[in-house]
Amino acid sequence: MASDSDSDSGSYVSATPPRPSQPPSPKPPPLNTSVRISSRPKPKPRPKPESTKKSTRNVPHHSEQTKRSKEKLHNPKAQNGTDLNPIPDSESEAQSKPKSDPGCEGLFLSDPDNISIRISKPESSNSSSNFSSSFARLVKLRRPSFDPDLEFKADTTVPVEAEVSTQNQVNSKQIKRFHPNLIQVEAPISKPFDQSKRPKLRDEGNFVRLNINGYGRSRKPCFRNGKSKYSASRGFRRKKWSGKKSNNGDQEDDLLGLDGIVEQKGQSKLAKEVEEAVEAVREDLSEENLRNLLKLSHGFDLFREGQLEAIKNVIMGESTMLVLPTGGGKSLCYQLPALILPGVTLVVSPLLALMVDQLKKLPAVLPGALLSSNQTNEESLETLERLRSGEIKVLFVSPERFLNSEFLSAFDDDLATSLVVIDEAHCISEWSHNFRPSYLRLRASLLRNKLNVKCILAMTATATSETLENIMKSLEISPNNLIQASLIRENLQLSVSFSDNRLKNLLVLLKTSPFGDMKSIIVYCKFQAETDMISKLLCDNYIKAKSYHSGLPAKERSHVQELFCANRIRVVVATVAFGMGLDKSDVQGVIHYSLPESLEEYIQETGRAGRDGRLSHCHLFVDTTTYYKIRSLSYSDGVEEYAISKLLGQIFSNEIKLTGEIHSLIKEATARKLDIKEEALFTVLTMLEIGDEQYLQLLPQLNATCLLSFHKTSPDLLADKDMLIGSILNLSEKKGGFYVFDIPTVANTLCIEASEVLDQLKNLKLSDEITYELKDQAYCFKLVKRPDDLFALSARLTKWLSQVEVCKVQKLDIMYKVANFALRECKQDSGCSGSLHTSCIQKHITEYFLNKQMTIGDDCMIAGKQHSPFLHADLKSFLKSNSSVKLTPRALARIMHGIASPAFPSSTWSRNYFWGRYVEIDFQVVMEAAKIELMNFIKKGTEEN
Ligand SMILES: Nc1ncnc2c1ncn2[C@@H]1O[C@H](COP(=O)(O)OP(=O)(O)OP(=O)(O)O)[C@@H](O)[C@H]1O
Repeated sequence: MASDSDSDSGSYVSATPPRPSQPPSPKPPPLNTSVRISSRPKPKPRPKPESTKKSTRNVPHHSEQTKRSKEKLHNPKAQNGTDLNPIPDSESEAQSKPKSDPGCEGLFLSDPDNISIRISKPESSNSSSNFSSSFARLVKLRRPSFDPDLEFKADTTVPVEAEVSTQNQVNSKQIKRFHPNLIQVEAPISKPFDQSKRPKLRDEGNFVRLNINGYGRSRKPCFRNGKSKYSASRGFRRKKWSGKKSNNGDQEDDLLGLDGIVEQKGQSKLAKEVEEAVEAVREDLSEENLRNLLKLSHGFDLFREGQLEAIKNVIMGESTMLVLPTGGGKSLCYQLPALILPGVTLVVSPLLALMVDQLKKLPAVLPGALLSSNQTNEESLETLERLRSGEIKVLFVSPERFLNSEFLSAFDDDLATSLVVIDEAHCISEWSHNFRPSYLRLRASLLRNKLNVKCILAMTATATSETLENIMKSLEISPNNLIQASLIRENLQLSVSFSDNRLKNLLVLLKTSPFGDMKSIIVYCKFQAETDMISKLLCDNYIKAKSYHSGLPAKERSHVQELFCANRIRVVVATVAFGMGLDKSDVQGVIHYSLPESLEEYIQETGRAGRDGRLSHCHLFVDTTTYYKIRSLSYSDGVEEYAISKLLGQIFSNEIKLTGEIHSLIKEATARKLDIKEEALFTVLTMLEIGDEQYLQLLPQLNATCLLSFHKTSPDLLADKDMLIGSILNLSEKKGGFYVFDIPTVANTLCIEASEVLDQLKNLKLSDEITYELKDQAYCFKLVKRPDDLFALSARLTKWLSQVEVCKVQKLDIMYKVANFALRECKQDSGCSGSLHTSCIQKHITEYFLNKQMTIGDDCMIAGKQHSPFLHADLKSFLKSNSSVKLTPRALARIMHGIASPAFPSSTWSRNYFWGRYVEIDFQVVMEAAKIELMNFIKKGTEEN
């Protein structure tokens, strides 16, 4: 279902391998740490915008039940991009009837004012001399008799970065590239502002300041040997204010130009003052000195809750776990130490967009850069060189970068790393809501061994005590160094309503108070197609809206974000992909059109409202259909033991030697063959590297297959001069005019790294000898050890993966339970009234995150149904008509639930009559029934034969 739901951040596998020492229980023992929780000051009331419509009605809840719209507004097929097929008639009928639950009565949204709603048909969203340098050295080293330098010459290389080599590598000579660290001056700003009234280096709050960190500045090193040397020429690279409109006629760009006038004199004076303030802090780590530095570097007067403590801890070299709410000011907690500490600060971030945002937000006195997989090797090497020279103080990297040997070797010599920051640290824990396998490798041992770093700062906005315990154990953070502020901001008003017609109810909500008066709202949906359809509907109803999801081109996404930040659109209808790194302080409302997958997600997304501390509103629509659909999708990452065994058999096959050779697993083909999602494959590989015992060493991913053709010199003549070509000719197959070969195999034959083969190919291409195309993205590894008992290992991995799956389902169930409690059980006696349930929701969130016994009974739960009279008959019928298809119980249950998988894509299988018919029956129940029917089917088949 990856195509339905958004994959930017939300859908990183939930499946992961086992940490034997960690009980998988979703309710672990309470964390024995000193947790500091404090509450925040009460919110300031938000002044009413003049332009907005006044309404005296207290929406969105009315005692009368919504009349069912005659039109079918809610089309599940259109909504999620795939079928959400009807369940068998009897069940479907039962579902579609409005519940006669007294607790829900009165919570339906109605349209008493008869607000006209325009609904158009939803559109489905288909939406040379040195070319041989390293290679020659290697070859000479390994084959002293052969000197490629003398044999032939080629042009200067721009080697392909091995971390992620893309298909159809482009000739860097032909295409003008911008260095990814070069941040273009293009963000619009909403309204004119008085530049002189604002401290020069202050963060803009709403608008990302354009800080060309390290670029456009003097190339003089600014930090060397722990001493900061601010150069007068180091300033912002900005447009000069000309008073004229920019080319695109956008006034805001010109305002940006105004912002860009930085007087060199002022900069130099400020740099000197900052330098003095830094020295003062180094001498005496007092609050006064830190506050003075804060004012000079960031323009802020006071530290926020948790910041001072975290900053002091880090400067003193104490690894720290910091939990601050979204918008709580976590970035400052590494920015200030980075100014003070002598060495480099490395920030690990899960998304490129987030890295770019964070880089932009560094204060001008703090030079930074980022490394990303879409940089060329030359660009990455240049950045690493600047890092070594002391020109860069803060470097942003992805967790995948830790697989790259060139990156790690940059830290081999005397490059001092003072601090490693793990942003979104919950991604480390498999029990978190957003686990990422590449984060699993980030352990204290790796960071200490490879980077020689002593201090680690882990930061997150949402983590349960179990997740925190997990992170702190991995990063070896003392329980005394947990700094945690309150999770939910006091200025958020939380409301819930049941809805069986969310489209209509959403329109009513957006047109009536308090949402009707707001100029900036985010509507969160589960599926990409939903966002496009809803934003169109809103526009049809005169509400300025745009959709945002990871399926949109990056340029369009950043345009939507810019428009929203500039208050030029009122509503962004988005998937989970929207919000990370968004620093818009005046978002007044967040509406959950779909149930969030966990309380963590709920907190993170509601936390995007009211970052300015003003009263803000968050509304949650609850509907059972969406709950069942999301619950069903939670099972999409699961893996069968049979598939894990086959995978291990392939990895540890006898053909694979323990001699340090490079091996590859082609992602797509392996995923399809074993019916395992690519992320789950990577999770298993990661666990084989960092689990109880190290069985393999992961290498950077690459495109393993090369299709090569010769142009100038004949293949045989070139092979005489070039041993690489000689090997390629020996190891390739001729197909359609191409020499097709496997890069790791060629690298193994020549005893070199795969990245060196790619570099060499690139050089030959530059000298017009060859052209080539790369394909088949693959995970690469070297075998370290063979497991003694493959069966036991696959059983352990499978068990652990299923525990992670269960944990994910439980998180959704808890979210649903909390919402349902508000709708059905809340006595409305502690501040809750009508649809407003701030008090009871906050109480349950606190219980959940502190791992206290939750004060909600199971009555509030409508878990998947446990029985259907037609299930077995339908399974039999499906098996009969698909007797030639190889099926496992899980694959069969997925089809019945309408969950796509690599071997059973929805493009083929959604046309099947049974696809998604049992989405409301608990997945485990369907899987058990599938097991029985498969056994019966096989038995019957053998009897007949
Ligand atoms: N002490 C402070 N005083 C005033 N503003 C501050 C302070 N610290 C941070 N801010 C501002 O608060 C905003 C949010 O900060 P930041 O982006 O670091 O939050 P965050 O905790 O990383 O949020 P998220 O979890 O959403 O990424 C920024 O505009 C920042 O400039």
